[in-house]
Formats: sequence, C-alpha cells, structure tokens
Amino acid sequence: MEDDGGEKSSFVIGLIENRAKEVGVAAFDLRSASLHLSQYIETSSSYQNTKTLVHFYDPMVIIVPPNKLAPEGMVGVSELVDRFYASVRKVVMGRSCFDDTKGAVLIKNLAAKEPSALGLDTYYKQYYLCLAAGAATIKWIEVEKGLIVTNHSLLVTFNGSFDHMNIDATSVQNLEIIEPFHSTLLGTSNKKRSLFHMLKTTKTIGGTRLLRANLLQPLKDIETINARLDCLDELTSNEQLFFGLSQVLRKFPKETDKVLCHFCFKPKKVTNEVSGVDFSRKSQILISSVILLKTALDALPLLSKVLKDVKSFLLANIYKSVCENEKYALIRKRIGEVIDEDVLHARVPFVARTQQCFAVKAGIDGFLDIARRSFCDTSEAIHNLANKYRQDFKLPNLKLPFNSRHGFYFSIPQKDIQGKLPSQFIQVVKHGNNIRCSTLELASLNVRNKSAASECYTRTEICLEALVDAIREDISVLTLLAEVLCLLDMIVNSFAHAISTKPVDRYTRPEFTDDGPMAIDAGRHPILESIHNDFVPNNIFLSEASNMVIVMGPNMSGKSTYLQQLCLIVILAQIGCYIPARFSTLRVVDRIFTRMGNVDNLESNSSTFMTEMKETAFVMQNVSQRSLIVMDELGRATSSIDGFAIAWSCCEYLLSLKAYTIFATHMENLSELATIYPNVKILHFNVDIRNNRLDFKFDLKDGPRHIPHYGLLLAEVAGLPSSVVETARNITSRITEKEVKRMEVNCQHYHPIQMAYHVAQRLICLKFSSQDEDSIRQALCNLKESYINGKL
Ligand SMILES: Nc1ncnc2c1ncn2[C@@H]1O[C@H](COP(=O)(O)OP(=O)(O)OP(=O)(O)O)[C@@H](O)[C@H]1O
Repeated sequence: MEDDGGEKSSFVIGLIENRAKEVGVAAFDLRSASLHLSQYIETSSSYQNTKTLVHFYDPMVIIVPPNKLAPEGMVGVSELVDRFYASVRKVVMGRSCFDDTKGAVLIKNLAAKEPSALGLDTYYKQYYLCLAAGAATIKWIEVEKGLIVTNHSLLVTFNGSFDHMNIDATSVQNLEIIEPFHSTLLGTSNKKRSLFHMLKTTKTIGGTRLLRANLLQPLKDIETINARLDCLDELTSNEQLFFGLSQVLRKFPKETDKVLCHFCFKPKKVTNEVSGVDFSRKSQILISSVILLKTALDALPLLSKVLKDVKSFLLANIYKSVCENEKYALIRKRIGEVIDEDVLHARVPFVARTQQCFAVKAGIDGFLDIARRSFCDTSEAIHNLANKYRQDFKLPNLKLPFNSRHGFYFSIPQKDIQGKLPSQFIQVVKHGNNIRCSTLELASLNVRNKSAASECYTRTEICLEALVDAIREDISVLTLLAEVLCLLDMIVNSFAHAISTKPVDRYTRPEFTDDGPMAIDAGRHPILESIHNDFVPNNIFLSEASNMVIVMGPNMSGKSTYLQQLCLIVILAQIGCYIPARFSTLRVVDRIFTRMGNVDNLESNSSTFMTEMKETAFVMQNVSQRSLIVMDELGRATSSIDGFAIAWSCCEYLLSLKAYTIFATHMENLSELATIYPNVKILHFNVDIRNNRLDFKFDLKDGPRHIPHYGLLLAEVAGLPSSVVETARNITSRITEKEVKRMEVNCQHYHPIQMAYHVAQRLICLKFSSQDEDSIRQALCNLKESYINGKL
C-alpha cells in the first residue's frame, strides 16, 4: 500500500461491457479496503452512466479489456478511457482476467459480510459483468501492488450508485457541484466557489472524500436523511455538544480511516533480496499503522464522554456501537502489551521515524535493541557533524532538516555564504533563499542511519506479528470506527459548521414527504448569496397537479441562477444538511437532469445544437417519475421555428410524466402551454424598464410578461456601437410589421381540419392527465375559447 499522504485518488476501477450495452464496474478503494460493484445498461452512446461513475470514483488506475467487444454504435470502454481520461493510467488486461466465476469466488472469500447478507447468490446470475471486473481489479492489485487482501475483511457493496440519487457527469459540471466553471466561461469573479468548496471544512481526508461522494450521489432513503437532520438539530441546539465533538475529533489522527486498510492488506511475502528495501518500507507502514491505531483508540474515551447523553438516533447509535463496544478496549490492551505507552503518532518525518523505531517496548527483542542503539548513535553523529560544520565554517544558521526520501541534509541561508561554499559540500541546490547541500560524511552517516532504521522496522514487524494478526480478526470494528469518524467529520465539521457560521435561521431543516409537493419558501443560492449581499430569495412550488414551471424573463434576469439554486438546495437536503430557505417541504428525488448549455462540449465532433439534442435525448431516455429536470433555454441553438417546435414538444413529453420540470426560456409563445395544460405554471422574473434601461429585481412573479426588445436594450448596455443598435432596431420593427400581417393571413387560412386535429390531440392529453375535475373543466374552457378565437 503506498502512502499517499494527500488527497490523491485511491481507487482502482475495472470496467467491462457486453454487446447488449451493459457495463460492469468494480471500484476498489485501496484506502478504505472496500469494493463497490455496479452493473447497468448504458443507455447513451456517450457513456453518460459510466462517465458519472468514473467521475464519482476519480480513479488512479482504470483496468479495461482489449477493445474488441464494443457494442454496436459505441466506442467501447477502452476507447472511452483514452478519449476522456487520458490523464488516468489505463491498464489493458486480457479477457481471461475478467472471469466472473473467479470474481464471485474471490468476493465470497474476501467480503467481510456473509454472501447471503450481500445478496451475492441472486446477484451472481444477473450481474456477472461487475464480478468479472472485480476479478480483474483484485488480480491487478495483487500483482502490481503486491498486496493480498485478507479473507473476510473487504467491505463489498453492490449497486452502490443505485441506492443514491443519480446526477450525471454533465449535470455535475452544470451545477458546479465539485468545481466552479472557469471564471472566463461565465464572466463571474474568481470568488465563485463550488458547493464542495463551500462545505469543505472537514478536517480529515476521509471526511472530505465522504462529503464529495455524498454531493455526487446524495441519499435517497428518507430515514437516513432524517437521521442526519435530527443529528444536526441536536448539534445546532446544543452548543456544548457541537464544540465538544469538534474538539474531540481533532484528537483522532487525520489518517485514521487509512489505518484500517493496512490491516486488511497483507503484504506479499518477499523472497528475493532486491525487494528487501521495499519490505522494510512496508514494515514501516505497518508499524506506523499500529501507532496510529493506538493514538485513535486513546482518543475514544474522550468521544464517549462527549456523546454520553446524546438524544438523536444517529449519535446515540454511534455511542452504542462504538463507545460501548468492548472490543476497542481489548485491542488497546493488546497494543499496550507490546507498544510503549509514550509512543505517539507523529507527522514530522524524523520524529515519526524515531517513534516507529522505538515503538516496541525495550527488552522484548535483543536484536531490536542493538539496532536501536546503532540508530541512536548515527543520529547523534549526524547532529554532531552539523555542530562541527557550524563552528568550522562559521555557519551559525546551518540547519539540519530531514525528509523521508533523502534523509538528513543541510540548509544554509544564501546570505550567510560569502563567496563559494567550501569544497566539502556537495549536491548543492538553490531552494528559495536557502542553499541545500550535503557532504560525503553526511551521506555515509545517512546510509548507516537508514539501514539501522530499516533493521529496527524489520525486527519490530516480527515483534508485532501476533498483535497484528489479532487486530486483523477484529477488522470489522476498525472499519466501523473509520466510517464513524468520517461521518462525524462531515456532519460536525462541515454541515453543522456551515450552519453555525450563518446568522440564525438562515439555514433551515427541510421536511420530507413521501409523495408530496416540492415547496421552497424564500430559497437562496447557497454560493451566490455569500457573494451578493442583497441576494433576492425566491419560492418554488411543484406538485403532481402542477409539475412543470416555465420561467421567463430577459437575459440577466436570474433564470439560470434560479435553476441552479433549486438543484443545489435539493442536493443539500438529500445529503442530510439544512438548506438556505425560510421553509421547505420536499419529496425525494431519484435523479437530477440538467440541460444548461454552459459546459464545454467534451465530444469535439458535436456542434452546440447536437450536444443540446444529445443531452435532451439522454434526459428523455432516463427520466423517471421521481426525477427533477431543469432545462435552460432548450432549442435556442437552431432556427427559431425548429427550436420552438422542439421546446414545445419536449415540454409536452415531460408533461406526460410525473417528473418535476423547470424550464427557463426566452420563447414567449411557450407560455401558451399553460392555456392547454393545467399542470403548467408560468412565472417570470420581474424587471423594470426606465429610460430604456432594464432594472433587474430578481424576484419571481406569476404569469408571463412581455418586455419588448430587451435584447436590443442589453446589447446597447454591453457597448455595441449605437449605429449597429439603431440598424438592429429598424430591422426588428420591419420584421414585427411583417409578422403581424402574416399572422392575420394565416389566421384566415387556418384549415378547420387542422383545428379539429389539435382539439382532438389536446382532449386526448387531458384524458390521460391526472388532474382534478376543476382543473380539467378549466382547461376545457380555455380550449374552447382558443378554438373560438382561432388561436389553436
Ligand atoms: N436572486 C438573485 N439575487 C441577486 N442577484 C442575482 C439573483 N439571480 C441572479 N443574480 C445575478 O444576476 C446575474 C445573471 O443571472 P443569470 O445568469 O441567472 O441570468 P439569466 O436570466 O439566466 O441570463 P441569460 O438568459 O442571459 O442566460 C448572476 O450572475 C447573478 O450575479
């Protein structure tokens, strides 16, 4: 296991597909020793589902089979990786490595849970592809990383992403969930952040990862969401608990979640001598894991103290399953039998090395004690050497830093060196205002010091063998501890922290109902509200009887912001966080679809319009009754007639579903939909026109509103030469005149059969709509009036 130390990805994923457009994914997290399997039908030729998952796992390695079995019309997963994930290491493994039978056996043996509890028996027949991907992935980890997964230690989940809300990769970009748009794309200031950046006040890497995973795949289970919200209620109403928990969490080492995987993976036995050095590195990692575990277990009683009288289910459950679990005390006791009480987890490299060398109690192993003496002697000799140079060469500010790769080296401020450095100093490198260098003597002492440390590690590992085996037997409690710490980090340091830094009642608890409406009172954009002090809140109401809202308004009036705001609020609510609104009732959303058209086109051979159509097709093919769809200016990228026709027919299609749709548009004629369909509501953004200037109010009003030639007004404000604007104005008035005449003629010649056809079509739509009687009666009246006035 490599020590990644930072936020580098720890996922290795295997991808495989069959000719029926099914894709199997196995995502192995080396950090938490967990394997997540998913299998699904890839409905879009651009691999939207797969991209979403790859984006979610953000892997360091992608394993694929040779590109021979790509389904018709698809590029194949191997090619997909080349095109979109060129920076990720791609490994092609033979088909024989993708063996589903082997995968099933492996997973049965390695999974911490019983196969029946995993549902493996039924899963096996249906989802063979992800098992095949799992076999290849585990094989690669064994061969390339030299790690063997301990039996019954792996956390395995099936269908991971399908238990959660699904947000496709394009929508993740559109909504700026993880990354904000490049400032030049939107013309916004650099201050704009993503939702992830806003909430990233977590203190551990595991907590940050959990937050990212939650934002990309929010929860769908109301019970879990409410459990988190109850926990937030308790944290926000009990300051002592909130501050107590934040302080206690700091006592746990930041890398606690990593401890677990070092016990899950057994390093392969190294037989040849060349690998000896590597072996010592692995021993070192194991020792540091034991020390880290000891430090974490020492902090556990503090957590118990803080959680003693908690009320909310989630915290009480943590208290019961972790704080009252005697296994932790037993593990701690066993560690205490071998490990010195004073040894602590340290982050400073040399301190960490010393702690690791002295981890095991003195007197347990004679060879270890000798190696330690040699380690101390060489360390002392290095420090004496530095003192000698300080005096001999009059370099009082000579420093002796250490890093794990190079060992000790000298650092001397440039200003202290008059002329040239004495010839003893070698490997001279400038580094800022300092010179870094070494000497032959130091290099030789470094080698001896390192070799003494290696000997200490190897001997220590032998002393720790029995202890580590005993810890491995209780791996599940360590998994639990790691999970709990990540969850607490996210809820306390991110969610509760975000709420506590806002004025009281700015963020409120969302209510969830099973099949109710989506009503948000005075909702605000979670990120923009901190940039605009005078951000204007707005409402939304969607229900089965009114499942489409069409939002109109001139450019810059706030339409896109409103769409993004709604989605971000829903995501926040479904990760179990409070939301920026006065009040809200929500129903659980299973997928969010967005068509916003402000993302760079990833498929270089598609025009803006093609991209728009592909995205819309993807929505249509995947939408369910529980989805939330936001469409911004659909149909603007082609001729106005075709664009309008497409926008209209898309609306009609979406209306026939029970999904909630919000549609922002400049096409005023789309408001006609409301006269035919009672479940369409028209809203517009309020704008005042004074002295030919638009004054944006950003508040939503009922009904449509016609603002003549706002495009021209805005073009003038943007600085288009006045002669150009004047010409445009003349052209507009001529077009308008012609249009009026044409409409009059058209009305006269409108064929009665066409009228009858439209009436019939709308009557059929009404028949299948689930509206109440009053609404249907009203819609029939509107239809009749339109027919009489010839406006159909
Ligand atoms: N509710 C609001 N309160 C305050 N400022 C807002 C609000 N909504 C939007 N804005 C500001 O107005 C700017 C323009 O908003 P937005 O891009 O949403 O307009 P739009 O109607 O979608 O424009 P276009 O039709 O040209 O895409 C935003 O960058 C934001 O700074």
